[in-house]
Amino acid sequence: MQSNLNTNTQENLDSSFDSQDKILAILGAGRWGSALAGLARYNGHQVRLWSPSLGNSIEDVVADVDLVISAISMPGVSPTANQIKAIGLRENIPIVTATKGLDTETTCTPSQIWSACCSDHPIVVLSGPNLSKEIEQELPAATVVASLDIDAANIVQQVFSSKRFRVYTSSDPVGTELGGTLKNVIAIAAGVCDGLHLGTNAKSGLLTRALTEIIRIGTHLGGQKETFFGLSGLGDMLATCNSNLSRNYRVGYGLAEGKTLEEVIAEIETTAEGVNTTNVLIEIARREQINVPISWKVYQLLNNQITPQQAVEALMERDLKPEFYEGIIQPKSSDTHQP
Ligand SMILES: NC(=O)C1=CN([C@@H]2O[C@H](COP(=O)(O)OP(=O)(O)OC[C@H]3O[C@@H](n4cnc5c(N)ncnc54)[C@H](O)[C@@H]3O)[C@@H](O)[C@H]2O)C=CC1
Ligand SMILES: O=C(CO)COP(=O)(O)O
Repeated sequence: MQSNLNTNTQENLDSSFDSQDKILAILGAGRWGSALAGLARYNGHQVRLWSPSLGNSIEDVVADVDLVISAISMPGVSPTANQIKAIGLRENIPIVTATKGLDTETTCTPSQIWSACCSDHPIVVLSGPNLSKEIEQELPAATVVASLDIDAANIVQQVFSSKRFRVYTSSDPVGTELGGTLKNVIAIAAGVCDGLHLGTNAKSGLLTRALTEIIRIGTHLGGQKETFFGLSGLGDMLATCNSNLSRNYRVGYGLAEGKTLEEVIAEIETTAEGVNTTNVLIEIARREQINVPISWKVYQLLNNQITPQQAVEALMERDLKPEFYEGIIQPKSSDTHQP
């Protein structure tokens, strides 16, 4: 494997990936785990997939691998990380987390859970505008791999980079992870906006203000501001808020059409993390006193406290303020707290 990507051309990158020199364990064989497996195999790596539904042994799957990748949906992250802790991995091998969610019990991000369970291993976050269906169709896409251990991020960059998947590195795992996680809440709002046919002006206003909200939460929780303008922040928001391939977008769209949350989730079948993330985010916002007006309306909508039309009216009628302001304006209780 080459260590300095900056000096590589795309041609020699592609040829370096022909070697079948890595064995990868991918935990989670759903939409995203399967798409990541396809990208790794395209580069000549050996992939072992594990999920409870496959019924194979997680211990056998992770034995002697060079890299572990978790694409498990949020409820499975903590139990699986604890299983891996009990099994033990080869010394120093990186663990890549590709889950976009927040833990209901602890409000932690997936990388925080993996770091706590496997503190001897470098943790790398993989996140970007990566709708799995397009990746499976071999359409070009870009992503970010972020870690406090930049050598580990470089390894993961090399493993996945190809002419159809362009991988950037970052040293801001928290910001990279939160961008991909928080935009799922906004994708629900965007789906509502389109489902109600509110028009291009409304959607542009919503997404721009939502980015400000994501930055406010994300920087408060330790992410770097510029990360949220990158692929894992704005980039992923654009992908999921504008595509009915996004399940979170489809949740919002379905609610705007008058379906119940249960009906929409049943139609989607696979994971829509934004529903749980909204609930956890509001818990964090209450605890930390963060102003999250758009997420708050999504929360109320998901919890049957308001209709889509009432959410729009409430957002439009909020207190007037400058677009940009220094410091914190105290949140009104109606933005984060009380129904
Ligand atoms: N599908 C996509 O386009 C993308 C998805 N993601 C994220 O990847 C994660 C997984 O998403 P998908 O693969 O689409 O969902 P999915 O519903 O297709 O698959 C979820 C996987 O997690 C496993 N799982 C669920 N609960 C578990 C538990 N308690 N213990 C162990 N394993 C468990 C399931 O067996 C399955 O393999 C989500 O956090 C999602 O936000 C990230 C980028 C793209
Ligand atoms: O995160 C994703 C694309 O980057 C997938 O979005 P959904 O989970 O909304 O389908």
